[in-house]
Amino acid sequence: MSTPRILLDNAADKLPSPDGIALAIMELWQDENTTVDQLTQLVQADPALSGRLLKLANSASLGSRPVSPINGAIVKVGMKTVGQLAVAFSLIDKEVDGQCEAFDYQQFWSQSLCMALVCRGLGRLCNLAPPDELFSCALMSRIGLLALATIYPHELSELIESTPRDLAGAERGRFGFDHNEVSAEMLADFGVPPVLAEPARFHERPEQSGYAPRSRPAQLTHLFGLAFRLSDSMVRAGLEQTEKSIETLPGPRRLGLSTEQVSEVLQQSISEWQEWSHLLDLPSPSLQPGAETEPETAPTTAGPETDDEDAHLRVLLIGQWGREHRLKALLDEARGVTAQCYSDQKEMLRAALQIRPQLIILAEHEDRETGNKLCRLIRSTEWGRLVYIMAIVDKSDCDQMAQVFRAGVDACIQSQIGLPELDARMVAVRRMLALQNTWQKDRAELRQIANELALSQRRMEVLSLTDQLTGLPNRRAALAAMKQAWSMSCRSELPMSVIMIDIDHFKRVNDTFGHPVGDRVLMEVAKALRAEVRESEGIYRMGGEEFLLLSSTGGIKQLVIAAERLRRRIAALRIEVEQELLQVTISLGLAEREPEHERFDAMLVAADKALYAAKAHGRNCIFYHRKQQVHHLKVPRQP
Ligand SMILES: Nc1nc2c(ncn2[C@@H]2O[C@H](COP(=O)(O)OP(=O)(O)OP(=O)(O)O)[C@@H](O)[C@H]2O)c(=O)[nH]1
Repeated sequence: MSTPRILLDNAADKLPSPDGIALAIMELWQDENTTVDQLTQLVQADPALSGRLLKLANSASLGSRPVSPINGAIVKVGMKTVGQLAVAFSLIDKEVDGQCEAFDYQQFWSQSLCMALVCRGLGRLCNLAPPDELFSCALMSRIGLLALATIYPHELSELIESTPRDLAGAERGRFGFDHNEVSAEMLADFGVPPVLAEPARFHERPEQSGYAPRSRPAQLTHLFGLAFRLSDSMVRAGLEQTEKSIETLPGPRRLGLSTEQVSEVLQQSISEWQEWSHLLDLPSPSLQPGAETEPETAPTTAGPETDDEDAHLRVLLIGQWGREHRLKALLDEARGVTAQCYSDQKEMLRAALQIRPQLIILAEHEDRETGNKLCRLIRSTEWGRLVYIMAIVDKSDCDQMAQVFRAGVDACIQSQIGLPELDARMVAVRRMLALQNTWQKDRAELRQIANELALSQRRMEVLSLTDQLTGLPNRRAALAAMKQAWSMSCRSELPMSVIMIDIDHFKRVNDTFGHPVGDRVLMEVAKALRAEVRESEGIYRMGGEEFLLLSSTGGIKQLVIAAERLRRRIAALRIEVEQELLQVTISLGLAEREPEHERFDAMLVAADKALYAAKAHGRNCIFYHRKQQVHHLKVPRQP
């Protein structure tokens, strides 16, 4: 079952990239034929990214001559890094002060970065994929968590507070999917090849991936898993503890790496991690043992949105300084206005990102086209789409007026404007902003309704796959899981097997004690079976008093012990009924995928035959089917 499409769309939609710039850059970045000019064009539409990109290009780590043009910076930093930066920055910009209260955005990004750097470092030793690709996939491999924090802020907050240790499990219970599934599907949506997107699904528990042990997907999953464990430990416990824990992690052994090699990668990643954290305005990771990363308060200079006509207006005034003194003085006098003035466009854009102005006034430029260009640039960004823009023009010049309106200006004023008119115009601005605000709230509400609908649809899907009496996944779910496991097993040539389990003489329970007691027995047996299965196995109620265990990674040989464990567990179960202790037994039939089985149904028929043989043999025993024959499994019985 995959994450509902609308949730992926809504999450991607809300990923804070100015006018989808991050995704557009990623698209370009994946195309080999992309030129620096194409990328430059996109980057330049995002002032924050441009500024930060330049900062990186000119930082000490890249050395040599400083660059100033964006295209020079892109050449210096490398097109791939620009793509990575675009995604990382754009996600941070808006999410840093998101609404999911229990979700630590700062720590999330700090850990994602650390994971990306460690993954790239380890990747250089393992040679599993180009290190830069490993970097960006690891950076985004927990993006599903950010998406859930964005689309279900309140629900996720509750889950983080109530079940911090098994968040994914709690999410599955609440939403029907977990953040790891969402991450993998979002990565696939971004166009990341499956071999690099799928590790996101299993990086928290690589042993559950079901991939053939030495296959490339399994190795990649272990690589992401190790990078995750190390980065998680780094943000929570610091370097010293993390280094000590390397020996206890299974990842290095699975990847053929020594403790020393992993430790070296960790050391190398740390200085880069600190540098990047600085660049991204994240709190500098602490290297002290046991020290948790202190979240810094996000710079939220923007005030609440204008709701009423008296609310305070944040105004930016841009022009060739000196000539606008009069206007600035008037704005200072106007009611409820805070105006800041800039003569430098870059400075103004930087300030705009910080304070999110509601009104921008463009002064007269000697060269009118410069003002128009600036207006078009503002309109091309996410925040700039909704800003109210006024231009100071000579109203007798009709051509000029037409040009400024075409560039995206909302209203024109004369340089000789007086206070009464300015005040009155502010009323109009406030009215427009209030309308916009209502519209945005309505949109957010609609989006929320769509998310809720998708969730309830998902819950219905989950219900349709769940047995109501026992809470186990039902026959439909079993068939779907078997189909999936079957194709994976055929591809990987790994064995897969099933156990058919049937309660013995169950009819007698019903006949003697009544149906409600029969139901209780079914529930108790289901509970005991569920408690016995491993994480890599699934247990299903197929109907009536019949259950199925599916192992997608092991054959009969591996299942024999599990089968005997289940048999004993149920035989030892005592269910209190009318002051009596009721005891039941089960019969079990095993089968595995064999070359003559064309489909998984054939394997099920084989398991059924084995079960039938177990019943015929006297029940409370195990039979298996192999090479068209049934065999009694003789396990030394315990009393
Ligand atoms: N209480 C209860 N009984 C059920 C449910 N579903 C099926 N049954 C009963 O399960 C019993 C199955 O009986 P049989 O198929 O004859 O099998 P059995 O008595 O277990 O005998 P063997 O399988 O041969 O050991 C029937 O009496 C069904 O009515 C259920 O959800 N609740």
